Amino acid sequence: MENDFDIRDQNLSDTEREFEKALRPLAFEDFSGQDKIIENLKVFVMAAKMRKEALDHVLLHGPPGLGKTTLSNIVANELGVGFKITSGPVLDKPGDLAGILTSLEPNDVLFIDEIHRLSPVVEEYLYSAMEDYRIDIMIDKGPSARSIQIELNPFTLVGATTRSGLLTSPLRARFGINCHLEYYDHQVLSHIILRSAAIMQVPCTQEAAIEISMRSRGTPRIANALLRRVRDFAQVKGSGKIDISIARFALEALNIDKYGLDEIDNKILTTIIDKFKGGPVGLTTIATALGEDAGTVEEVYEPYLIKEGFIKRTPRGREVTDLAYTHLHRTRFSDQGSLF
Ligand SMILES: Nc1ncnc2c1ncn2[C@@H]1O[C@H](COP(=O)(O)OP(=O)(O)OP(=O)(O)O)[C@@H](O)[C@H]1O
Ligand SMILES: [Mg+2]
Repeated sequence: MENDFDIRDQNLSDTEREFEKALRPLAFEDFSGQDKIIENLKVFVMAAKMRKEALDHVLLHGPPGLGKTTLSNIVANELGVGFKITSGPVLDKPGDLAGILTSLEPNDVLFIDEIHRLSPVVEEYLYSAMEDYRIDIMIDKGPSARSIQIELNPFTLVGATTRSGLLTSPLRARFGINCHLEYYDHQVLSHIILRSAAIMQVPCTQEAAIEISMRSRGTPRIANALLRRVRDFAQVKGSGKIDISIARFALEALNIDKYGLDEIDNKILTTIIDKFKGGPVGLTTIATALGEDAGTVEEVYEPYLIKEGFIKRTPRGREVTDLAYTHLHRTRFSDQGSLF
C-alpha cells in the first residue's frame, strides 16, 4: 500500500514554514493535550519565577511532531526569559557550546534539539555547565596552553529527543524534569485542527475536523499538514469551506490511510506478515529486514502501531494482530492452509 502524499515529510516550502510558525502555540493556554505534563510544568515554571531562579533542566522526549520544540518555546515565554536554539549535530566542538553558553542572560532557556546526537566531548562539557553553571575552556595552543574556568549565568537547558534510549545515563541524570510526550487522541487533535483553521481563516466544521483528526496518526504536525491539503481541495473543488464531504473527498484523493498509517507503518506490518508469518519475531530481525535501525523502529515507529492495536509485544517478540490483517486485506498463513 503506498501513500502518494508523504504526511511525515518535513521538507516544507517557505509558505508552509510560515504557516507552521503561525500555527505554533506560544503559551500554555494555546497548547492542547498532554495535560499531566502541562499541569506539572505550570507549577515548576511558577515556582521558579517566584524564587527568581532558573527552572531546573527539562528533558522532552517522544515521537516526532508531538510538540517538543513548541513546548520548549512556551516554557521560555512563560518564564519570561530569552530563548536560544541549537541542536546536537550542530554543536560539533566544545567551543561552539561555550560560545552559546557564555551568551546566555540569567535564567535564559537554551534549547538543544536532537540532544542524543551530541558528540561525547561536547556532552561531557555540558555536564559541569548544567550542574555548576561553570565551564573550563582551553586558551592558547602548544606549551602556553592552559585552561581557565568561566562562570556562567544560571540557565535552563531544555533538551529534546525522539530517541531517549540513546541518551547516556550521566546526561539523563542531570535533567530534573523529565517529560514523555504521548500521541494525541482524536478529540484533542480535532480541537487543534479547529484552532489552526481559525488562524488560517478557513471555515471548518467539527465533523470535518474529526474526520481529519482520525487520519492524523495522533500527531499535531500531521493534522496541520492534512488540514492545509484539505483546504486546497476546498478552495479548488469546493466552496472554500471545509465540511465533511470535501474532507472525505480530499483525504481519499490524497490516498491517506483510514487509520493514518504511513508508508513505513504499512511496510513494518507487511514485513512481519509476509516474511515472518505474522510473528512473533524479534525487533532486531524486523529492523534488519526493513533496513532500519532497531532503536528507531522501537522508539519512533512502533509505539503508534502498538497503541492502535496493530502490533502486540510478546515475550517471544512482535506479533501483528487480526486488525493488521483486516486492514491490509490479508489472510493469516494458518488460515490459508486449513483447506488441505
Ligand atoms: N499541543 C499542541 N497544540 C497545538 N499545536 C501543536 C501542539 N503540539 C504540536 N503542535 C503543532 O505541531 C507542529 C509540530 O510540533 P513540534 O515542531 O513542536 O514537534 P516536535 O515534537 O518538536 O517534532 P520533532 O521531533 O520532529 O522535532 C507545530 O508547528 C505546532 O503547530
Ligand atoms: Mg522539534
